[in-house]
Amino acid sequence: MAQYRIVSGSVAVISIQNPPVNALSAAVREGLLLSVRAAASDPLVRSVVISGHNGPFCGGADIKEFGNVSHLESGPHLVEIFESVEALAKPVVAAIEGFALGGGLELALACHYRFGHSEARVGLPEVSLGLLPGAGGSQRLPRLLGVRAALDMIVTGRHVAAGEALKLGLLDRLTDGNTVDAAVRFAQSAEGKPLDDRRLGNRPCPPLENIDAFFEEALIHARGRARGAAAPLACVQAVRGAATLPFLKGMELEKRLMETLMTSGQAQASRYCFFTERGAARWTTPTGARWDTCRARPISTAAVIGLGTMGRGITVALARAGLSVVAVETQEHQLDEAQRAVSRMLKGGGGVSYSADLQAAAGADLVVEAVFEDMAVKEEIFKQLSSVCKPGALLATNTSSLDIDRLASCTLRPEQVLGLHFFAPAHVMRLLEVVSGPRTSPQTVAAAMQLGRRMGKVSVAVGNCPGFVGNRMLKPYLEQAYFLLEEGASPELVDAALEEFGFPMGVFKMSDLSGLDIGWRVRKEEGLTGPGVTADQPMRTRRGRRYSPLGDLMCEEGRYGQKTGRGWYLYDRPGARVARSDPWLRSFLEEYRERHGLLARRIDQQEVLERCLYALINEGFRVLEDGVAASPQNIDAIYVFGYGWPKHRGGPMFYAAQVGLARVLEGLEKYHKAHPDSPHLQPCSLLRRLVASGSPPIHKWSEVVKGHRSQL
Ligand SMILES: CCCCCCC/C=C/C(=O)SCCNC(=O)CCNC(=O)[C@H](O)C(C)(C)COP(=O)(O)OP(=O)(O)OC[C@H]1O[C@@H](n2cnc3c(N)ncnc32)[C@H](O)[C@@H]1OP(=O)(O)O
Repeated sequence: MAQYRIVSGSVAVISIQNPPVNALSAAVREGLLLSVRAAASDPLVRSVVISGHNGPFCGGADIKEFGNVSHLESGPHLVEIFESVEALAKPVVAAIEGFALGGGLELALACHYRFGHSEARVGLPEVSLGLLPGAGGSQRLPRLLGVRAALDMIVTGRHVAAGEALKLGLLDRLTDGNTVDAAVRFAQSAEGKPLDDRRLGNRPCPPLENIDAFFEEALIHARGRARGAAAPLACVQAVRGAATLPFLKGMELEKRLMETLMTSGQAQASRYCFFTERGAARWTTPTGARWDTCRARPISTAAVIGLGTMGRGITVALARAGLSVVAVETQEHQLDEAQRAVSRMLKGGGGVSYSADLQAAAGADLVVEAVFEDMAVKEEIFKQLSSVCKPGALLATNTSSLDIDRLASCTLRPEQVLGLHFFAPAHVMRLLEVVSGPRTSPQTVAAAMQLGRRMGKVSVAVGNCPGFVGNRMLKPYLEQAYFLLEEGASPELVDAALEEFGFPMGVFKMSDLSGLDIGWRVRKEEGLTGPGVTADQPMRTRRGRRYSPLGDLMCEEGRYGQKTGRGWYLYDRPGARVARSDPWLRSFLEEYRERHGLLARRIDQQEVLERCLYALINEGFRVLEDGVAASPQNIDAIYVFGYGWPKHRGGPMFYAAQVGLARVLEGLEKYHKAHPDSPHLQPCSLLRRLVASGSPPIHKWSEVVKGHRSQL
């Protein structure tokens, strides 16, 4: 797991060998320590180069070992190995190709010199795993870069490109050629030179003025951005230790903080998200097709139909992935405006051509329809595309809730029709729901999943149902939020509870941002409001269930959210972002309650969280039961990467497991008893069966789901 060879007569080259990312598993740690000792004791060896085998230097500690204390504790500890590297009396050079991340960069920091390939990147991303750089990184990096730059890297976890790393002083030299060869030549030139100053553990941290004030401010800043995550705050504390304590004392502090984080539920949740993101690529379909048995036809040209906000973002995402894109908009004035907007986003043309004619889509391998949410309009477009497009071209819709099967049946190629549900802004948001109907072919799904990866998306294969997975689960969440307003809560109270939980934005601020009119249009299509509803129908009941018309009433008042400057909050002007409480809304809610004989009661944050989140989770279990999502991990990936669910809470299904399924069930039963007219609060049978079978861990839920009719 660590190759050892002598080159040029005096240089020991130690190569970490653990594909695909050369993670520091127990076997690698063992091999590394043995190699370092061999180099130390061999009188012929006068310098050492450490590199990664077959490309990448090192992706850090082996994350798979983190969940298992016995794995973590077997083999030598990273801190011990890095101490031996730093203490070596012969110059040690890190030869960094690909990436040096986490423990990989910490290893490089223990070396006396760092050589990088010009395309390499380095970083300490432990914070996104709910951890801190716990193998000396929090102590050595500030000593090398100074507190400011080190704190920024450690708290954000960002990857730093080689050029920037050179400027920061993190890398000593760059090469465009063979990194190991260059490092070997350099190591030889350093043989016999003094090393004391090269050992970062020996150096003091560069001084910083007003150190206490600096760290107080850093802590406030980190707390503001952390949304309840503990790791960023621990990172600040550890760097403060580097700035104020001798090295060994700082290392003790790092260890204490790391031990607390490592065993926390937050680290467990963040780790789960890491594997969930990657697991989504291993998709399955009901026909038995799988990611590893299905060949995807390559897609190199695409057409986007409709250049509103979504269409523009999709065009940019496809062009950035290297596709040649034709962007089609039949409204001439919108076409000009879209062309300017897309060029701005792409900073130039970027392989995009424009047309007002649907015929321009004829040669595309993939067409993405992104016109507004109107079934009749979409049906007409799919009919035309079916005859215009070349045989074999995939026809996708970006609908967020409409029926894919209905669109497929308008074409002569239903097996090539699918949903590509992008999230706004489409060129920024990581999530892509790849929606297949019963007739969508496995090759179509494979091609879409592969394209998603090229666009840098977390693509999740889901089945077809109203709202697919994400929006289907959002509906009960929103509904409970409206009900809470009726019962006495304010938008501020509901939003504060959800933001404290870790969402970047509460539900009402989110509605204002996305526009209240979107849901209004969908409810009109569904016949829940608008002209189809007769005057004799009770206002707060639809189809025998409780219904809140609050959102409809807001829209009737012209309050669409940020775009109109008024929604659940007040904004300085249309399009402004800063939400302020609106006295009008308070009177509006009071009048509404009075009109409907509703008595406002005191609602606390716990009830807000339980009502909103348990209703959403309950729908997640229904999604699993119906087979619309293949696994709870897929649902969690959708929520973390598309809906702002905090990573340190793992996703809704992981959260349910962490809270305890029995407790979630009990909560739902309690609230359903209090609100029997709200079926979303009625615990679903899968949740009951899981609790009855002893609440198995999340990776075993599929065994209980089995036997159910599944679309996936
Ligand atoms: C008290 C105890 C003290 C312990 C001290 C420990 C101190 C050190 C801590 C750490 O180092 S934590 C780890 C820090 N490193 C990272 O966070 C990097 C994570 N990896 C990535 O960001 C990416 O994988 C990559 C390295 C940039 C490569 O990206 P790429 O897109 O090329 O490949 P992926 O699909 O992401 O990954 C391929 C494959 O490899 C698995 N994997 C990646 N990194 C690790 C890792 N560090 N450990 C174990 N496995 C890793 C990944 O899951 C993929 O596998 P599959 O899912 O396909 O099976």
